Amino acid sequence: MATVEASGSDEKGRDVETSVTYYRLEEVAKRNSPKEIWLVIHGRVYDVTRFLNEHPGGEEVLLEQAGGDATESFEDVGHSSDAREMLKQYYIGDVHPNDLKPGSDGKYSTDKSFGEMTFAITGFDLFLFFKEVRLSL
Ligand code: HEM
Repeated sequence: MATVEASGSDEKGRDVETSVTYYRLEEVAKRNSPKEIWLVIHGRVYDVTRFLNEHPGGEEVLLEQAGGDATESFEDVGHSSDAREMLKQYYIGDVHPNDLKPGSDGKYSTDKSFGEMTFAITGFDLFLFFKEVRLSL
C-alpha cells in the first residue's frame, strides 16, 4: 500500500489537495473472506465488507469475486446508475500502476479484465466481420 499526495490549483486558481492510496493486487487478494471483502472494478479498489448483507444481488456473488477483479461480472449485470453511484461509498484506493496494463480501449485495467475485454472485443469484431461477409454474398 502506498499513499501519494498531490496539491495544486484548479482552473479557477483555488487550492486543491488530493491523495490516492495504491494497493497491489496481492494485497487485494488477501481480502477474500466474509470477514473482509475487497473487489477491483475498473482499476479501483472497493471494500465491500459492510455492503455484503445489503447488496440487492445477494452476498453470494460478491463472495465469488472476493479479492479479485469483478469488473466483468459487475458490467455483465448491467448495474443501474444508482449502483454505480453507490460504489463511491466503498472506494478505498486504486490498483497500483505496476499491476495495470493498457487495454485496446486506452483504459488501464488489471491483467484479468484486460484479457477478458480483449477477447470480448475480438469476438464481437469477428461477429461483425462474418455478418458483413454474409451480407455481401
Ligand atoms: C460494490 C459493488 C456493487 C454494488 C455497489 C452493487 C449494487 C447493486 C445494486 C444497487 C443492485 C440493484 C439493481 C441496480 O440498481 O442495478 C444490484 C443488483 C445486482 N448485483 Fe450488484 N453491486 C455490486 C457488485 C456486484 C458484483 C461484483 C456482482 C457480481 C456478479 C453483482 C451482481 C448483482 C446481481 C446478480 C444483481 C441482481 C440483478 C437483478 O436481480 O436484476 N453486483 N447490485
